[in-house]
Amino acid sequence: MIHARGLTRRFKVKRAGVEAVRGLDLDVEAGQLVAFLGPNGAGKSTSLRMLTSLLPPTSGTATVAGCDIVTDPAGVRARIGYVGQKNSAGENYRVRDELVTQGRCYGLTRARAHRRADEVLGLLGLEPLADRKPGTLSGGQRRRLDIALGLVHRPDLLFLDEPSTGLDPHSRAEIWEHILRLRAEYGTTLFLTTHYLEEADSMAERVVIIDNGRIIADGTAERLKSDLAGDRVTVTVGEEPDAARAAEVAARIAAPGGVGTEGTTVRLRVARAGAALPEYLRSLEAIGVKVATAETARPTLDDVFLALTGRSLGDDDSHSDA
Ligand SMILES: Nc1ncnc2c1ncn2[C@@H]1O[C@H](COP(=O)(O)OP(=O)(O)OP(=O)(O)O)[C@@H](O)[C@H]1O
Repeated sequence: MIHARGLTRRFKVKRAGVEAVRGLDLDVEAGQLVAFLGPNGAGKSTSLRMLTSLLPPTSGTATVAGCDIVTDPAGVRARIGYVGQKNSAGENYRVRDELVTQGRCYGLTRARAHRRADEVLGLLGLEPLADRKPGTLSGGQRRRLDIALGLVHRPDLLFLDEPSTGLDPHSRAEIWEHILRLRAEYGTTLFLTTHYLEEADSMAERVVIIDNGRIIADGTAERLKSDLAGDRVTVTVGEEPDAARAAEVAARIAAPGGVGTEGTTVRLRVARAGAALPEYLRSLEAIGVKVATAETARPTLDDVFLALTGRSLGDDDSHSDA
């Protein structure tokens, strides 16, 4: 559904050049749900804009839904839906009319545009709001309308740029319910960016992480976490000198560079906490270090990013709940 090779985009800012996307290689098969993650400025939107044919690449090639993004942008646009970060509906017409107008823009006949408007209203649970004006909708309802607008022409592939950002947890869950339904019932391929790492982790079957314009990780969330981050073990000991001794022991069982201490707390990254913790506790007991508390945690996608870059995706304000 998406095949990109060496996709690159440079921008000129004053005299300097910014390489926003550097040699993106990507293959997405039909029916996949892919979450595209990365810190602010990583190149997500620029990639999306190139793949949706809104921005020409500086170099590289891509076909999207079978059409070349450079030589057949109209073909791409007819076959994909794109839901950007900003609201797409106007304020003057009612919800159903907005959808009909959108369908007409895509070349549907009047009758077909009406039929499709009713179908997407049903699909996104918007029927009770069909006669309201977009300006009177809540944030979550408005976002569902944006998605409905992206679906009127029945695309096989839908790009969503941060579909749940800024919504309350209930509305976010609702948006996801509809996204997952779309995929289950229609097999729509979904390619979305999100700042909410736990959403990407639990909902997407594939996670692609971009940093500084390059893809640095690509796989299932489980795979990335176990291959790249490992479990976390946190142990607190009675006194600070014991923490230093506990850290020395930890260095023997942890992943390279995977030990940190802070006061009386020692943190380790290990492949499997279930096996590593009992061994660690036995070793500490053998050298007379008294352990006050011991906890284990599965890694997050942020741990994956941290392991790969030494930075946290959460360092960025806009990723506050990541
Ligand atoms: N039109 C432009 N002119 C100049 N530089 C640009 C332009 N668009 C993007 N950039 C730069 O390209 C880089 C990538 O930006 P992009 O918007 O693709 O990142 P992003 O990952 O989508 O970030 P965010 O999460 O903040 O939306 C940034 O350094 C940005 O400043």
